[in-house]
Amino acid sequence: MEFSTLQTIRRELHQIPELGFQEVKTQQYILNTIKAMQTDRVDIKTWKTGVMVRVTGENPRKTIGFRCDMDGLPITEQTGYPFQSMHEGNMHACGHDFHMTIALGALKKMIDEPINDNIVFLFQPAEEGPGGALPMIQPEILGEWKPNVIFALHIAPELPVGTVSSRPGLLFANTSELFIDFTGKGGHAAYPHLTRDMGVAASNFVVEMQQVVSRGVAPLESAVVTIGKIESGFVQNAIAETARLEGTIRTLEPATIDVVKEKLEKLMRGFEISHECSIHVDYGSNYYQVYNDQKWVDLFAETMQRSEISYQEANPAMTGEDFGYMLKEIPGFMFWLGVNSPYGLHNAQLQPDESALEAGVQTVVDSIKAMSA
Ligand SMILES: CC(=O)N[C@@H](CCC[C@H](N)C(=O)O)C(=O)O
Repeated sequence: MEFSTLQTIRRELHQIPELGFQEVKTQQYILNTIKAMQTDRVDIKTWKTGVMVRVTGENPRKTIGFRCDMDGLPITEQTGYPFQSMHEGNMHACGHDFHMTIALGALKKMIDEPINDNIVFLFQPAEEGPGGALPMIQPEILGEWKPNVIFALHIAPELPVGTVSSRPGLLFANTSELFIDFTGKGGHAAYPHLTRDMGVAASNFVVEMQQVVSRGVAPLESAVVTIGKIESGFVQNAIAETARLEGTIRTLEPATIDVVKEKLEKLMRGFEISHECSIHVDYGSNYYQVYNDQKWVDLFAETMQRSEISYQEANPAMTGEDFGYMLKEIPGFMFWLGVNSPYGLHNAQLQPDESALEAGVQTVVDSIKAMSA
């Protein structure tokens, strides 16, 4: 695919960001694009809002999988792009528009330049939540299309274009969403002593919970607890009866998540007594760590060293990815693709450099060919 075609696809996808399992227009866009490339060797299946495409190889001995994610985030875009999101309040702020475009570019190339092995492209919904990877790889969905090896990429705003990065072992953290609901007693702003103010309880909780990591988790283990959203109250002169905190827990070890949850729950019980309220916690979706297979990362690094792309060893990151569930089941790896944006992932001004699209397609195609060799 020409750069201009990749750019058009990216921009058109960028305009229609949809949240997890609502990717209806995105699915249709992907299906239309693939149908325009249709040859006898391509089969397409859909699952919920996802798309699965198999390119049959000329003399297949195995199936190589490439997965990309499809959903956007509930963030109001502030890039000022002329092709800004048309879905008010939603944005492709995690680069999934890039991931899908690169997958489509690589798919076209693999149709035009057949290899011996089968290739399966998985366009997976709901990576940001509630998680599409685990249900998508169930035998009743994938069936005989299950890959023998699988890989995926994620854009890296802090890396220059033309650079990729990965590592054997742990690349991304274990995650759990965190939703905490406080219920007390509301009332007039002038009579606080007659109420149980959940604005105050939740605010204190956000401050106190910082000590769960600093004092509850062993210093050589790593954890993050972040509250990304706080909701409470309706009007300036009434005391809020309820409050809701929404956040996420991240750890490098799967077991540390349970330590953090136990400490948070103890803190909640204490807050119920001291603030005379009830507190309910829901852990939403939980993602397993992204753990890369040494053999496939080594092959990837060697392949990149023979190309114009520069390979760097990555550090583990506290980002999460439900691709971890695919890697738990199927050997493979994930890598970062440099896109050189001054604003990071999940930022309303994320502006990845589109010249990384061609580098992304080339990297995926070279990797598929190397895995098949
Ligand atoms: C790469 C990336 O940014 N992934 C997301 C995954 C979110 C998982 C879940 N909704 C959670 O917040 O725990 C991330 O925020 O790391």
